[in-house]
Amino acid sequence: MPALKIKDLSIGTLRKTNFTLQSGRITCISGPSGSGKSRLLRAIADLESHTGDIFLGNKPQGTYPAHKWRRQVMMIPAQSAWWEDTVGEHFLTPMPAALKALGFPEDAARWQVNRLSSGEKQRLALIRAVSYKPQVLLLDEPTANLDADSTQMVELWLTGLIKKYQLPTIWVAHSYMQIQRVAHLHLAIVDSQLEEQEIHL
Ligand SMILES: Nc1ncnc2c1ncn2[C@@H]1O[C@H](COP(=O)(O)OP(=O)(O)OP(=O)(O)O)[C@@H](O)[C@H]1O
Repeated sequence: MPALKIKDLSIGTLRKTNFTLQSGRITCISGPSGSGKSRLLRAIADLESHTGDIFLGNKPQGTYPAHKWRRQVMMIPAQSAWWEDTVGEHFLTPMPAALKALGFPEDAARWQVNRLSSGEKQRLALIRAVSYKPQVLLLDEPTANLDADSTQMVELWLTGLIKKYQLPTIWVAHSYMQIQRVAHLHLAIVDSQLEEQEIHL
């Protein structure tokens, strides 16, 4: 997959920032609550207006219709929205292997959405996003609602997928242990700027 380049991007309080998401590499972003991590992801996904330029390969964000950009540069928020009655109706293609990998029984695609726990919703939202075959993943605290076992399943599944399809990825994380497990690059928001941090101290 092509790299995603971010050039002079400003959004909210976050000052002009430049970085590149390389194919198959996970960039973890950390920072205090309210420092602008989610807004940065929303800007990259073209869900909020911003200044600066974003390129997928050599193509600028502005040359894509917003809905096409969002399908390729896919943001998965920590709290997901669901609109159909059953889980499977939200998937572009059936995802039996992914359901199994994330600990769901075979019939989970037929489950009613209104029965889902917050942890189930979070895992199923990841599967839904991947069913659209995105080129870039923007993961906003993908294990925020999960216990240790589910966190491990999600980390294994996501890291395998990112490597297999060479997806450039942002992974917002609060846990330093998780950053050590998954990150190739760690950027922290410090005083309204992104600063590169050591991953293994
Ligand atoms: N559309 C908006 N217009 C103005 N301010 C906003 C908007 N959306 C969010 N904010 C504010 O911008 C700041 C950053 O919000 P953001 O959700 O990006 O934080 P965050 O770093 O992801 O925090 P957390 O770790 O708590 O999720 C917050 O103070 C928030 O209230």
